[in-house]
Amino acid sequence: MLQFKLVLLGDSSVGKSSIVNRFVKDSFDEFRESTIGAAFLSQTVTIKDDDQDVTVKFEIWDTAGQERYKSLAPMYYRNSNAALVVYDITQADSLEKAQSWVHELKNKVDDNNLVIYLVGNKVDLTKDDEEKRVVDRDVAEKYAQENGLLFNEVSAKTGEGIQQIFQTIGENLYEVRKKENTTNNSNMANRAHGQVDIQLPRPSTNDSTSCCS
Ligand SMILES: Nc1nc2c(ncn2[C@@H]2O[C@H](COP(=O)(O)OP(=O)(O)OP(=O)(O)O)[C@@H](O)[C@H]2O)c(=O)[nH]1
Repeated sequence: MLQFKLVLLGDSSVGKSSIVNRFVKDSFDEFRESTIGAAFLSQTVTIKDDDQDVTVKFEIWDTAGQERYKSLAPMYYRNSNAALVVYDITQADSLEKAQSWVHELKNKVDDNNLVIYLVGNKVDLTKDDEEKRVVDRDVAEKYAQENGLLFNEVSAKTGEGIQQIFQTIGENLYEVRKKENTTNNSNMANRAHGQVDIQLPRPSTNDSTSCCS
């Protein structure tokens, strides 16, 4: 099993906890309390490599979006393999906030392989009433493309697109690990002038399910 650390960032009430709750517990709560500090959850996805099933475990840090917790965020995004940067397609300010998180991640996280996924949530609200939409999909998608981000619009309420986010991130991170391993092993092989087995790295043994605030 491969293990990756994933962090959620974004303005308060854009639906970060609801996205995690949909992915981990397949449920939705209309009246969610705002997160205090951060919450930790974990969940797996299964990806295919040829005929082989590979289990990818996500250790998920769901951060609090309220301004007063902003200074805690680096603790959670440091050493992350992936970040979900969430905005609400019915709140214009929330895209600007998401863009400032993307900027911060790019400046502060050293890992060039960090996978950043820009997520426009609450797409269900626009299904019957397109007027509720204030963030144009094309604008957000263009921004994502220009900045090398994955992008989709989803709904934590209906579940639309939620599993796909984590599946895609899992596949991306698996490919990165595989490449890193092949490179490491071929370096070793060059040094030893011999043959080496290609193995995926062992997952860390840290299996905590505790929560912090
Ligand atoms: N209609 C709709 N409402 C949503 C959706 N996702 C979340 N909500 C609602 O939006 C509100 C805020 O959701 P949260 O998941 O608590 O938002 P958050 O980003 O975690 O907020 P903080 O913890 O303050 O950072 C709640 O009332 C949710 O029920 C969605 O996809 N559609």
